[in-house]
Amino acid sequence: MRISLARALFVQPTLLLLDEPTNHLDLRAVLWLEEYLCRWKKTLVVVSHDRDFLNTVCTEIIHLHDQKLHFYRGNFDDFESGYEQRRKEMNKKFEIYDKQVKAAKRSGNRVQQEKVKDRAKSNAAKEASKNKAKGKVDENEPVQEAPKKWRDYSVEFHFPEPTELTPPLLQLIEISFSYPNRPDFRLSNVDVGIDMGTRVAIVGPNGAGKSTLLNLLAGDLVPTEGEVRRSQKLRMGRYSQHFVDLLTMDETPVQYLLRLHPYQEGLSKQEAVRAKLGKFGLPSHNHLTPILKLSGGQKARVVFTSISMSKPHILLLDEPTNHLDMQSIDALADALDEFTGGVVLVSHDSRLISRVCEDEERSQVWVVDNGTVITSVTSFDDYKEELMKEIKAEVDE
Ligand SMILES: Nc1ncnc2c1ncn2[C@@H]1O[C@H](COP(=O)(O)OP(=O)(O)OP(=O)(O)O)[C@@H](O)[C@H]1O
Repeated sequence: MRISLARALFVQPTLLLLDEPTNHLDLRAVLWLEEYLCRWKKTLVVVSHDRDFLNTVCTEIIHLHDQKLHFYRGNFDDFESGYEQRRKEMNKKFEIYDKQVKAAKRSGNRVQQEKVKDRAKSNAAKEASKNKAKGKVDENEPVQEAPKKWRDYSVEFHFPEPTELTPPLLQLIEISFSYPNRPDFRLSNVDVGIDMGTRVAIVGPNGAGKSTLLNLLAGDLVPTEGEVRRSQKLRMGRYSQHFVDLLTMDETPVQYLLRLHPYQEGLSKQEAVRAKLGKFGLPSHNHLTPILKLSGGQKARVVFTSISMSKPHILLLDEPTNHLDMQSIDALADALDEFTGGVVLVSHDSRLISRVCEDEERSQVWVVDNGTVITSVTSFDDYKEELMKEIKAEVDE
């Protein structure tokens, strides 16, 4: 990702097109790119689900809704308030129109019914031309269309309340680790712990060892030195691209989840699983299609549903936002907020980290760098501020 970005920026194009540029960058690189693009004088068109990135870099937002493009001036926050206002207005218009149509239908008068429809279309046309004259940006607003109900997409993530366990849940005590075939990489003097309610953001440059640290916490890697203490009844929910790739591709999401979690309450196990998949945002027509045919984001939802069904005490999440849209990232942040177990998060999405580490009392930032893990950083905001100072100086040069 860094190489292709560097190539794109190096040629100084008049039009720069970026598709999800932050996905495989570390936080520092994302902040550097934001700073660089803020000073970019030429045109930039970017597709991204990173809210902070869009807020910092963009001056206009194009939203694809109901198979049409809608234009908004301003950054992402401006878009959100504009969108909300528009949604309310459209739904109000629809309610009035719907009432009139129903009343005309009840009267049985066909001419009256057509009149209501024609009047709605002509009002829409008038409004569109008025907006155009005022220079309002949404020039693609369909004309001559009767009001429609605003179709909103909603998704709700939820991780169940974990059973109580006596602390400590998980501790790495003075551990060291190196891969057998990689004498150039080593993590040493790592001394960290997680309990119920703990919120940890793991940050650090690409290749520093963040995923390695998560694998050590999960027990997939065994330290070469030091001690691991793990509560016997501890259940961990893990998310990473690796787990998405491990899904059994010829099974349907329902078959997959029922095989992993056969004990379901309710009359129909299948319906119970489908209800959960639906909440995690997987459309119902995808519940019974082979996983192979699902998109990356849809597969991610199957993994999240499975994590939730395993009732974990600790969530270990490695770059969970890469395949999620913005509503789902917000839904994930809400779910992590209400989750009473421990959360360990590796992410380059500063908004998600800020939300997870909102409560400074129970939050920690672990910086993986130079072969060790630094836990003395006071807060994510402080860490980000320090990074920003360095980056600004770099970009100034
Ligand atoms: N299975 C493995 N065998 C050998 N070396 C590995 C293995 N997995 C990772 N590494 C190496 O260990 C180092 C740390 O990798 P790791 O994936 O933990 O870093 P990271 O901080 O998560 O990186 P990124 O931000 O790019 O995801 C890298 O140099 C990587 O090449």
